[in-house]
Amino acid sequence: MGGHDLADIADAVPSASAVYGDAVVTGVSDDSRTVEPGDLYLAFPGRHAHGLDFELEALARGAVAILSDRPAVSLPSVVVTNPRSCAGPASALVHRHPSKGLRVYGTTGTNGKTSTTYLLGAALSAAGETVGTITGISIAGPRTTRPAARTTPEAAVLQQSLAAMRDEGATSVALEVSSHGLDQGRVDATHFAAVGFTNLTRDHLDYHRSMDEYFAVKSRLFESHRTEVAAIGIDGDYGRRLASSVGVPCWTWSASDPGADIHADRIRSGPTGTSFTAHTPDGPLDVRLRLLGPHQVDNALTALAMLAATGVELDAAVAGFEQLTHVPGRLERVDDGRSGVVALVDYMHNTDGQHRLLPYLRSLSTGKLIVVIGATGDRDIGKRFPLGATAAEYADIVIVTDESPFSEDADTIRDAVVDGAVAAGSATVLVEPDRRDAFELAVEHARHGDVLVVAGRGCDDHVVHGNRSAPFDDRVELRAVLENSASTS
Ligand SMILES: CC(=O)N[C@H]1[C@@H](OP(=O)(O)OP(=O)(O)OC[C@H]2O[C@@H](n3ccc(=O)[nH]c3=O)[C@H](O)[C@@H]2O)O[C@H](CO)[C@@H](O)[C@@H]1O[C@H](C)C(=O)N[C@@H](C)C(=O)N[C@H](CCC(=O)O)C(=O)O
Ligand SMILES: Nc1ncnc2c1ncn2[C@@H]1O[C@H](COP(=O)(O)OP(=O)(O)OP(=O)(O)O)[C@@H](O)[C@H]1O
Repeated sequence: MGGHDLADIADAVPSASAVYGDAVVTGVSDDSRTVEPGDLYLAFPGRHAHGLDFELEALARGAVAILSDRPAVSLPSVVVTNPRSCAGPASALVHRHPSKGLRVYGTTGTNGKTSTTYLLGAALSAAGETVGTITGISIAGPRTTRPAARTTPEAAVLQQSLAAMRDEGATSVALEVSSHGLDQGRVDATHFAAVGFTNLTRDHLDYHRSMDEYFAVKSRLFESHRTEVAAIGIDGDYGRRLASSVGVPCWTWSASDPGADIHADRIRSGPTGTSFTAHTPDGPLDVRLRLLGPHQVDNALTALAMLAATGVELDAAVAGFEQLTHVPGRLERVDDGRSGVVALVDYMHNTDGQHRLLPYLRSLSTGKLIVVIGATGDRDIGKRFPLGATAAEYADIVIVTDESPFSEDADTIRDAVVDGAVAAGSATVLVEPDRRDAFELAVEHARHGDVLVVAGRGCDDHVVHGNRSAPFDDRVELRAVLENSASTS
């Protein structure tokens, strides 16, 4: 790849005040630990450190220049007022603006981003596109896939990933856009063909100071300088507000309101999938999903509206939806169907998800509903009590266990969830801090006809206690407990 002069980069970013020295830049990194030879190292002021603290490591790994809010000591530098706001433009320039050669579909919302992104990927493939997907699970190009470190990658990683996908022949990319990503400018300088909004409910109030601020950050994705069209769900107040203020052509969707551009009826949600009729301007479409739960109707409608807005053939899109067997860790069944217990792993980690999914799971049960639940450390403390209470509102048995406490005290987190579950007053509440033992307890209580769901971590494959990270995949562990129980009974 030909390089870019530091001066050209300074011209392309906002608020550059000075350039010291020159260099030819061939890549970008915002983390000294991942710098490669020829990189521009973006040194951000952070909550815990300043990127310039790691200048020598970046130099040792081959950085040729630094962009920061002060000059570097040992490398040519671009000095800017706000380094984070430069990450997107600088990275896009160095990687030759990959989003302009791709149709990028960005989905945001509190819940359903990953599922919608998977649905978009399946639909676009069926419509003949060569597709990449970028989610909190993986960065998956047409030829190469790697695990994701974030829901939305840092700008340097995003632009490099988009460029790699373009070079692998991708024509479309479906991308999950978090509010953290928007707030930190990770998708700046990404040109979207379409953006979609699933819903907005309480979450992440450890990061955003209020729901209004959270909404304002999400709304940034819908600005006319970022996208050509928008698709917005109008079943909630925030969606209606967004749809009425957006400055680009907008397709609305609703799971019930015939006034939306696309709406659904005849929704059926059973043990093997979900079906509905989508009413579009081109006529009705019968949609069959193998994904479980009525909430997937909302996600499919978000995808459908984005696809309709960009002229994708909807019959092909719907055929693509049907090809998708599951989204990893999202109401993923882990039982083999033989024990008569339906066992699933899900990523519900807020009460909106619980209110949507638990009644459905209840409807699948001819016996009890057993919910294994916990809460993550270093995240929105105010969610814990309601998570416990809502689980107990729907379940017969709630087993409270630990997730990843990170730097927090596991007992404190667990106690808050237990307090909520007990306060609901309707379910049997059991406490088992060890996650594997909690799964055993759940399986011991499960009888033919019961539904058992392990909620909260989805397909995360590690748990983190303090500085200790250990492999733990709920799907693998629950499956092992079920198999062990079947072989000993
Ligand atoms: C709260 C938050 O979002 N923090 C982000 C923020 O961290 P920070 O300001 O604390 O950074 P810092 O640790 O002080 O370090 C300052 C700078 O030094 C750099 N550094 C640091 C150490 C080192 O050895 N070398 C090095 O270069 C860092 O890359 C950083 O640029 O800037 C860092 C990169 O610049 C991000 O990696 C970091 O994300 C952290 C890890 C994180 O956990 N973020 C989560 C909350 C997040 O973004 N989540 C959303 C999904 C939410 C959801 O929907 O569930 C996501 O999109 O993933
Ligand atoms: N449309 C929806 N409405 C309410 N809850 C949903 C919806 N879609 C998914 N969920 C719940 O949210 C969980 C996460 O789903 P998904 O990963 O698709 O969303 P997400 O927005 O990407 O979440 P995250 O950012 O936390 O990964 C699911 O396991 C399910 O419990």
